[in-house]
Amino acid sequence: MDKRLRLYIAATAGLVILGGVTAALAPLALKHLVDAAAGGAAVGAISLASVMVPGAIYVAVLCGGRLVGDVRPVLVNEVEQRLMKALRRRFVEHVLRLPLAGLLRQRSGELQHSLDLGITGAQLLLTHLISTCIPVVVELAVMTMILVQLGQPALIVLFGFTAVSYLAVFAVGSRRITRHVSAVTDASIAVHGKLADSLTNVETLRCFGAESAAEESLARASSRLVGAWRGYHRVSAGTALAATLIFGVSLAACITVAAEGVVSGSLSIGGLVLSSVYLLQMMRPLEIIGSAARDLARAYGFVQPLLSVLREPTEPGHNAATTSTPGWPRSAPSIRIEGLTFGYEPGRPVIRELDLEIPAGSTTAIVGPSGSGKSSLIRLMLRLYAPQSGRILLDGCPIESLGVAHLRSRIALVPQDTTLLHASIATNIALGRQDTGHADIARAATDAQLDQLVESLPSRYETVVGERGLKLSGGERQRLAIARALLRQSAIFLLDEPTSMLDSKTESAVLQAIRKIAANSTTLIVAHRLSTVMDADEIIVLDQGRIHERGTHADLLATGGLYSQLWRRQAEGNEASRDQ
Ligand SMILES: Nc1ncnc2c1ncn2[C@@H]1O[C@H](COP(=O)(O)OP(=O)(O)OP(=O)(O)O)[C@@H](O)[C@H]1O
Repeated sequence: MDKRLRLYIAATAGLVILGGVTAALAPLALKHLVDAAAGGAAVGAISLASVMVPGAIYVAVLCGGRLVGDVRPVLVNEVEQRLMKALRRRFVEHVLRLPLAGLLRQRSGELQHSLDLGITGAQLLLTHLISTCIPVVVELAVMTMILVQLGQPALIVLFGFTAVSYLAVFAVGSRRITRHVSAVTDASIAVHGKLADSLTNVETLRCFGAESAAEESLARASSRLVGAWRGYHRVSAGTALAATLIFGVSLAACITVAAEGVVSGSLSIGGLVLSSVYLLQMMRPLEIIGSAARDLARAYGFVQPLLSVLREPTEPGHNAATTSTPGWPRSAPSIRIEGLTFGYEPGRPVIRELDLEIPAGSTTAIVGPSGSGKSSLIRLMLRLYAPQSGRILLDGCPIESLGVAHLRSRIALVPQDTTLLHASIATNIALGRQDTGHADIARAATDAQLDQLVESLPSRYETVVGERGLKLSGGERQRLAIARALLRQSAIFLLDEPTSMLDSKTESAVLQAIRKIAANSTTLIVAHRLSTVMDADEIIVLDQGRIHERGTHADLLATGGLYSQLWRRQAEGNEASRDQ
């Protein structure tokens, strides 16, 4: 917590307590004013000054209270906004470091709504704590002290009874309300998740005529939300009715007790005024505490999804002790994979006891049928997932011993599916390298054959690519991803089908640029189009998570195994498409 925030909190707490004290002291000042005036019932029996002094004190206390009330929202807002800013930042920091396996189980709309609800809940909690609970507790404490001074035990008992039974009603109500709020929160998150899912996939839904299925699914989720809110409001109204009944009875009893005190002479006229004002004044704080309890129960329910996200453990390797290993790895490390076994789900291994040695500075291609585990191997290299057994070593050093941020900063990736940020082309190319100059960005774009496209756009490098980069074609997105990787000039290049969407002319130009820039790096390239990888130092053919065969292009063709079959099939396909 920064020093300024602590100062704001201290100043706010001071004002809050002062507000509670002045609210309780104002009726006492009024009592003294009334008693001073009533003491001179006969004309001329009292001086003007003896009435004006308590009058001035009454005015000062009232005005002081109002002043405090006027200034307080400014400080409260400052505290609230600063705390919300910190909470938002903490949430995003945490979510960006959560393990992918858990993240993929949730819709992004659900996560976003958890944050929105959590912020609303935290704001409600803070507002009630600062503006309601603390001032009211202070006010009630000062009132109790003054009532004790007044020497009216019956009134004190009655006030105590009213307070306890009122709070008991709200304690029971709050527990029931919390249950209903959980139902509202879950239903609301589901609605937002479905809504975000539909909006993200609007093109797919349209193309497959699935709009009405999406609408019905959303309508069902919305109906559950309507039902959940109905339950919440019914319980809320029931609690409020019970509280009103208690107040009605207590008010009548308090007025009777106070009137008896005046009749018996144990209470002055000022005391009568004080107790009747306190009766009304005490109802207000208790009422506020009551509605605050309702809101606090609601707020507690709202912050639960956010807290459960924050409680989820982040992926390992983010702690300071492992985040940096200066000078490592050298420009092109060797990669050794030892007995690697991995699966996304228990009992369904995707990579099985894989052993592989990739010499420093070499280019190794991974090919094989769809689903054979090629992309999964790339994800394990980036530590997006952890293997069930085995390990990956860079220059003999297990990647688990490095901080994930440090490891990833030494790797340039071209992923199979490129999604871009809703930002400019320049920002997307320089992702993770914010301090890169325009000349370097433009050079990377030229090497990735993206420069012609950029020059044709009115805003050039400042053109915003749309959400997930949907304003660009698949091939353009892929070239942008290649430019991004080329810019990083990393020790390791991981290329997952880097040219699958490019025509053969663009592909050969891009591959040439990659080869040039990756000359001082260790490169792992995954590809289906075998012509892309025929020049690799070694080609690994994966099948069902195991190495089926390995060797150079010529070796593998000579062996006549799976690779040569795949090569022949692709060559026949190419010939057939040329003939057409
Ligand atoms: N996040 C995930 N959760 C569960 N299973 C997954 C996940 N990602 C991939 N798989 C499964 O793991 C297996 C291997 O996937 P992987 O993406 O590594 O294959 P691949 O060889 O790269 O395939 P392709 O050539 O089609 O890209 C597949 O059966 C796939 O369905």
